[in-house]
Amino acid sequence: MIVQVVVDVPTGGTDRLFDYKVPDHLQEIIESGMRVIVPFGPRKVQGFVISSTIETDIDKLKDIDEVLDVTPVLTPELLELGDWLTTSALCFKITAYQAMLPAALKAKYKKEVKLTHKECLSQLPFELRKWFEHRDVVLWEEFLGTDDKPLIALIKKAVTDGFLEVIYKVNDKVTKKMIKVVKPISYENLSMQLEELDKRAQKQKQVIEYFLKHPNQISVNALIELANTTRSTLKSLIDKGILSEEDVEVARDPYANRIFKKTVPLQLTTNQEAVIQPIYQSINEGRHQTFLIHGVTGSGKTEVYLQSIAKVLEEGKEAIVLVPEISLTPQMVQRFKERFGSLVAVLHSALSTGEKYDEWRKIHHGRVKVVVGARSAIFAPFKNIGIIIIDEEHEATYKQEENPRYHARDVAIKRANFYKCPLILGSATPSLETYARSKKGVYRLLEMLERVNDVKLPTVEVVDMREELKSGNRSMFSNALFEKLTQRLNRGEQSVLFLNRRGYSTFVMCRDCGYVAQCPHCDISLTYHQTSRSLKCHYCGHQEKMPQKCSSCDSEHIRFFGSGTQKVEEEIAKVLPGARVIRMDVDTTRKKGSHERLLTQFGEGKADILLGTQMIAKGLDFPNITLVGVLAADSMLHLPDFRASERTFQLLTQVSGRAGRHQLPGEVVIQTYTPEHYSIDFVRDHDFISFFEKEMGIRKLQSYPPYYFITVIQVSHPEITKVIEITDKITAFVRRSLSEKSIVLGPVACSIPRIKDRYRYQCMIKYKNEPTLVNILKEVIENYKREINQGNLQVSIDMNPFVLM
Ligand SMILES: Nc1ncnc2c1ncn2[C@@H]1O[C@H](COP(=O)(O)OP(=O)(O)OP(=O)(O)O)[C@@H](O)[C@H]1O
Ligand SMILES: [Zn+2]
Ligand SMILES: [Zn+2]
Repeated sequence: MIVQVVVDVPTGGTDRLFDYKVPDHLQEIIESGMRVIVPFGPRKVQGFVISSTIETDIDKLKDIDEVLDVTPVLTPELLELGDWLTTSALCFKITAYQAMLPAALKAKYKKEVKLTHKECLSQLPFELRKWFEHRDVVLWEEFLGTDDKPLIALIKKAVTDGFLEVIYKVNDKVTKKMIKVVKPISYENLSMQLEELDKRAQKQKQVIEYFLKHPNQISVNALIELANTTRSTLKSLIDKGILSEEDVEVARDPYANRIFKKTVPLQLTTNQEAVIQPIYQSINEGRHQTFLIHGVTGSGKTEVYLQSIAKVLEEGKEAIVLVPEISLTPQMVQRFKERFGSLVAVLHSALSTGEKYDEWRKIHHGRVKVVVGARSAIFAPFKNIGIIIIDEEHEATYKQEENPRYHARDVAIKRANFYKCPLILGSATPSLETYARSKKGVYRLLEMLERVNDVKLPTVEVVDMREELKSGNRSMFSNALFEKLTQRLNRGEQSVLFLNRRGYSTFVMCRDCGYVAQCPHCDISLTYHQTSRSLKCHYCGHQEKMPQKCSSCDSEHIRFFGSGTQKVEEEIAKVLPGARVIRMDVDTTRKKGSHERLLTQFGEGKADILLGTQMIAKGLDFPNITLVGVLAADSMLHLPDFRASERTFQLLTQVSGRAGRHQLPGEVVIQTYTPEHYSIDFVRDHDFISFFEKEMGIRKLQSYPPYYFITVIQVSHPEITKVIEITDKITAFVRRSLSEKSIVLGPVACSIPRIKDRYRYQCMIKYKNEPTLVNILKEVIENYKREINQGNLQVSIDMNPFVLM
């Protein structure tokens, strides 16, 4: 037997199938979709078996070295999907397949063969039984060490029968997660020890008082937060023999120790009922259809998702739910876990390699039926998908900005088509592309334009900050916002303050000469980080000390500017001294679990104001939030991206949607320097349709999506003359090769013209119908293959760019 293998050597020349011979002892085992080790030139590399044949026209074939799997990791459907990805996302085959698998399967990890259950021992064939007589786990290598090759075939059979399991030992440091916990050495002595402490040791007393109220061990980090204390205080108490500290292991399943209260399906509202019927119908008829649920914030979309999934599970099928990384909040996950319990796997980037692998394995083995996850969960290896749901379908995170540059929506359509099942796109602010398609009837539009239970959408007030300044208010809060915040504090209601960080980070500027600290390797300003008092480049990681003097004019008046969340927090402390604030941004949520902890605290009413960036814009559903304040609505409006207005409208609508979702009515204050801009103006009336029409007019005028498709070719090189020369040639070639109806722009410098000392130029193609485009682009890559492989030149092609930089 001969198999065709895609090898893990991602270069142009190797992006094809290679033939290998299958040695006798592997003939019975090998299947398409398995990973193998094959000799490739002088090396041994990993590869995927794609297909098999009996004939070949090559006379001297090398043997497959080893099989890495006993059951395929890629199903025939996924193999085909990968093939499709290589053209639709213009990537190498190996890159496509690897994108579908958890990282644990990419590297070579040790494998173990494990007895599924003690009682399975007697079921094993004699040859295998002796291996497991005295232990449950045998290293794969031990089997390979014997000459007894047929063993592997026996293992494979036992795995198929469910008696054995093959598991990868992922040796990442986080496999076993350890945390430090502290507890009093003796609870009985605590009160006495409190008495004995020096009067001045207030901080230490506070900790002991905490333990008197909560007599349990607690993680050091949580204690520092909850008892408002420091590491050094704890250390003193440990040194005095009052507390003890130890390392304990925490479970790898982030939700393992949580008990989820089972929820039952809610009685659907008339609107929800009207929306779910066509979905049920598509499920019943086993017919693929893409639906767009355009549902305002709080209209009950999630309940529609849950009941659609329930229906699919009844049919014995599986469900994939995609949510944007940022809103993969504990609250969101909880709603699925509460309804479907342990049938749910969760996949997101915050999991360690080991945890991701664990979740993937549950899906692969069919132990779960629902996966809730970020973008890459779209590749979940289910074999009988009954529904795919993409929540907040307009979110840019569904587009992967590195190879393979796929959009999860396109992959979803492809898979839903294969499984003949419905795909549901949901959003309060659908992307222009999707809404346009639903208006043309390509997708079926389902509307939920009112909130559940007659709850009203919040009233929105837009405040012109220029006027505020004119009238002498120099604070970052307008009078209106300040007044409403005070009101909330008096009434004991909660507020959300939103600060868009993108395009609005803190930079360092000289007040005398206007010099802005720049990264020496990238054409972008450095960002100030308070905690380390340093300047950092977000593109290349370059870091330097906060300068004392301006490097341009020597002035000492060099300060950081821009209003980061920390600065807002300080301002609140000044003007609303009584307010309790929880700040949520990249700095306060870096540690795992802190996101969840902060939200829980806010939900329990432990703070009056939740202050944060993008990560608080969506998904939050807290009854006591009655005010949302947007501090600087325009910060995203002026980014050099044709989707800037659309993003602004979407984001403002989403944050506004956090207010007044239950009994109490909500209010929103949007502060801006451009109140007349339509993307801010239409938020006032929650008027998506008018926004859509206005924005479509502009896109048409400028030949942008959804009227045109765009493809961007970006070229980078350490020498600027080279970059310009090559981009120029590419642009000319593309222009020559395409029809006259297409628009080819360039060469122009990218909006960040230099990153990591590489100059960047681009060519943009706008087109409606160019069947040969993929081939033309492949030719471009082929032409420069040699220079690309040598490493100086990079050419990246994005056939549907989402973030233009
Ligand atoms: N049929 C129903 N009966 C009673 N309450 C409901 C029903 N459907 C949804 N709700 C409640 O209404 C609130 C809003 O619903 P949900 O969060 O599902 O809306 P959503 O459209 O997903 O919102 P968003 O897009 O803003 O996240 C929730 O508190 C939910 O529990
Ligand atoms: Zn200066
Ligand atoms: Zn840099």
